[in-house]
Amino acid sequence: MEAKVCQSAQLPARISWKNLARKSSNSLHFCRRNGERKSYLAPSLNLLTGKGRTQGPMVLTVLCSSKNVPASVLESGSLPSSSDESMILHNKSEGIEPYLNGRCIFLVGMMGSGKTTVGKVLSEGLGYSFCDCDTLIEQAAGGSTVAEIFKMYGESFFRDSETEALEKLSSMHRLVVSTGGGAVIRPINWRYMQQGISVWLDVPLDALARRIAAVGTDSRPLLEQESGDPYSKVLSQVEIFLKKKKNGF
Ligand SMILES: Nc1ncnc2c1ncn2[C@@H]1O[C@H](COP(=O)(O)OP(=O)(O)O)[C@@H](O)[C@H]1O
Ligand SMILES: O=C(O)C1=C[C@@H](OP(=O)(O)O)[C@@H](O)[C@H](O)C1
Repeated sequence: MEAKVCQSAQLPARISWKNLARKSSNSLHFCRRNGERKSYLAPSLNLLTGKGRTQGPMVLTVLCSSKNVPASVLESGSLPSSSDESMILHNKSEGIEPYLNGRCIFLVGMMGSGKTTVGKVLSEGLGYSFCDCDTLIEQAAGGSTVAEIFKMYGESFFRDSETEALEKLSSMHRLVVSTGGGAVIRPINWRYMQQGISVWLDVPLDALARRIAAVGTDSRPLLEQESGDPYSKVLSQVEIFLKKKKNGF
């Protein structure tokens, strides 16, 4: 099963079986073809389920608008032109649900790749609950924000809490989990995420920078708030993180 949605501003992104690469038993990522690199503004979501594998790949590809669509609009599904994407994602998720056997979906990807936005739409389509791993960590820390946790306790405390949260989530069912952008770094986190199906939202750097610059860096403490053009600042910082994390995906 393959679904493609291409807005006029985008080239078709055909994800074929040979573009899919297996990271581990339950994890998938795909490689963008070079020619599409510039206009391919993702997210593109591919699911290969156990059942689908015996019948050939099950691919769900949803391309979203090249504009920075506010989360509220994507979630509401009320954008008439560009985002019928959320409706298509919703509808296609319904088709995939029977193949999942209740397994959780862990969305991984860089900050700003759309894990939260896409996760909410996907969970509705699947009839799953949605869980934001960062929110779970904040609750465990008594309501402090991610930024406050970094400031008060440091990054390694945050990473330990993230691992604990993923451990808890790994024993659950029928959840779409939006992980933090750094969750892919620790191998132990992959062990937990392998209890479900992990899906990488692979979004080009310039789109990440554009999205993050548009919403600001308040909730992303790893990005230093420097003065100057927000897009360029975010772009250079996110590029460094992407290099560090690339092997994680
Ligand atoms: N597919 C998309 N197309 C355009 N903008 C998007 C898309 N997905 C998310 N966004 C926007 O990008 C920003 C970051 O999205 P978010 O879901 O918070 O990412 P993450 O959870 O991966 O950090 C939000 O402002 C959101 O509205
Ligand atoms: O990339 C990272 O290391 C992080 C990404 C953030 O999540 P998002 O990916 O939801 O922004 C959050 O977990 C924390 O600031 C660390």
